[in-house]
Amino acid sequence: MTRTTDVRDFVVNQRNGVKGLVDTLKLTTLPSAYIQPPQERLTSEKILSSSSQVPVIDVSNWMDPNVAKEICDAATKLGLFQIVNHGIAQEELKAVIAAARGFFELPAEERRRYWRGSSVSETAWLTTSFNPLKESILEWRDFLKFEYLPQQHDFAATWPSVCKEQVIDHFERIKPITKKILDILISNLNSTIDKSNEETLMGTTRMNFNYYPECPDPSLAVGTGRHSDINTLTLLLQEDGVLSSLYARATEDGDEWVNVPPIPGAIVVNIGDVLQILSNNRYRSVEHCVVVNKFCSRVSVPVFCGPVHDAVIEPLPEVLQNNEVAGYRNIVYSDYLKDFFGRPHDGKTTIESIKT
Ligand SMILES: O=C(O)CCC(=O)C(=O)O
Ligand SMILES: [Fe+2]
Repeated sequence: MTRTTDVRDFVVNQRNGVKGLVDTLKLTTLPSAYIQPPQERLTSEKILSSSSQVPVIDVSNWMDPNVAKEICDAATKLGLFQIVNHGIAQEELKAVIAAARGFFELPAEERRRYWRGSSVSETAWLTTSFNPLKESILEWRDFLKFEYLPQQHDFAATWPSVCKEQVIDHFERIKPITKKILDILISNLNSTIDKSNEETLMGTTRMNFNYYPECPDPSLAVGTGRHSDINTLTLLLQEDGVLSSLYARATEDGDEWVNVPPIPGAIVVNIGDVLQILSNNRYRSVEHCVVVNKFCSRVSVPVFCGPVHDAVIEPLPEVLQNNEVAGYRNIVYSDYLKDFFGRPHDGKTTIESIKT
């Protein structure tokens, strides 16, 4: 099975995922279906040597004005920061990561029951890469996505039992932290979270279990390609350890990247496109990507907080008060999603497409 079409067929159509590929074949070279063009590879000369540029913010006292200032500064400059002392115990975070590993360690036929399009669950589905039907080159990743619908009775009834409890617990623990960060960011725009914008800021919550298997040639592959998140705010768990996997674009125009190092007990927070639009560019939706490793697999668990599908996304009236020109045209969020999911990961193409 070396031909590109055979690999694709096995991974995508036969619903084995890249984990299934790695488990089935003893790969010594990277299949051509995964060889990225040079401009998509994160080579060492693009990586800034110091990771000190990713702020680590102690949020033990949310009422401290310095905490608010640090969060708003980080959202303005890099668009990404880490929080520590957020109140979720390290063992609880570890249990979420272990649950994600637990799912991917299930037998292939068990995992396959959740494959997108024929999943046994309406609110959880598994797929590979990002959007395999639209991609000429695949990403070295499988992911299981969960949709959190607490108002719907039994929304989690069909979730895999190996991780169900941990996923529900994590959704519930992350929610108040997301709300606190959003409160700070929105109040800094002289606005407040209220009935008029709540469904835009935090109307939906989803979670991914991302799984990146060990890869025979990481220099030619990507785990997750360059993209900005298209939601409001993402709170992500990385696995503790030595892997330097997640990178953020240091400045908007340059091709320099900073590593986001795993810190035990920390949560990575990044700004998504919706906050960049609502703030009329005061906050930066940061482009990021993930590299893979030859010897170790990796899991990550982002929680995406974002708008309901029919929300209209546009700069907040408070930020346009002094005759400021809106940098974006209005768009219904479902149209925004359609654009993003209609193409491979491609940096910030979607937000750029609605600039005025
Ligand atoms: O795996 C990671 O660290 C990041 C994944 C990511 O960017 C995403 O799922 O949107
Ligand atoms: Fe992301």
